[in-house]
Amino acid sequence: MQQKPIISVKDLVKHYGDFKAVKGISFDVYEGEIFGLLGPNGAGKSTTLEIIETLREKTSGEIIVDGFNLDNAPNEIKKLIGVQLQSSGYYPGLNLVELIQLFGGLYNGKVNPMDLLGTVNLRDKAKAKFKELSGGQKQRFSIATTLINRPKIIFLDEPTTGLDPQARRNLWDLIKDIRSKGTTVIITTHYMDEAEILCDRVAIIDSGKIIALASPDKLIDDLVAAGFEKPKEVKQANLEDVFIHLTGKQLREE
Ligand SMILES: Nc1ncnc2c1ncn2[C@@H]1O[C@H](COP(=O)(O)OP(=O)(O)OP(=O)(O)O)[C@@H](O)[C@H]1O
Repeated sequence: MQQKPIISVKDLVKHYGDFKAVKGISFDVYEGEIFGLLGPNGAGKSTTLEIIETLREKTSGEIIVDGFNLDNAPNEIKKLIGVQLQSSGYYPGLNLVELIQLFGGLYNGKVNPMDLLGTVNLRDKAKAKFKELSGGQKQRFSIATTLINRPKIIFLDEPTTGLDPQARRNLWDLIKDIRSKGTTVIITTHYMDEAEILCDRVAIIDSGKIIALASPDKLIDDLVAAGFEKPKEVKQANLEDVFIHLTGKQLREE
């Protein structure tokens, strides 16, 4: 089946003064996929995402999002995408329902806060303030804010950093759930297990260039075909398996 690109990036370049952070990268993101941007610190992942999100100027290159060219239709693109808001924008005096109403107002759209909180399993925290949430709950709320304007595409920058193994698994389920409803997801992560489980395809960026782009399976098969051999694992389980076995997979309302 021919996949339809919903984001098309061509020869994207970003210089910060003399420093070349992004050196001419090209990739497509297909409609309905979970696409991962992987790479070491400073590789240019956030810069690339923020340019697509219309939050940062590019130096050169072309970006098309759902048929709209970033150069002449940034406002159309803004309507199509969901971006995680900085938590500094979460007014401390407001509870989760009030925050969603406030953000909904910014988008001029009707939003049902309880439905949205239900999507991310936070209904029973409706009256809580953001600062009263656990790390996992904060991340789930942050993902809920990306969905307020019913976007076609959401951008998640390191959504599971700092979470415990259960909360991470719970967030993976949430992200898969969001995708199953038709939303395209672009995610950055430093966790390769997460990318392997979640992403349909990944681009690996290093020093501002894409050095690999394929499905995780294909990248692994290619490495093995090239003669790579992993030292044999003698243990049948790892410490994370022990942790999950002992503490359960269920979401904890910490
Ligand atoms: N506003 C800026 N001014 C100057 N240099 C910047 C600016 N923003 C980012 N950079 C530099 O551009 C490079 C790419 O940064 P970017 O944040 O895109 O990397 P990243 O891949 O997202 O890294 P990380 O995994 O650490 O989040 C880095 O060397 C960074 O120092």
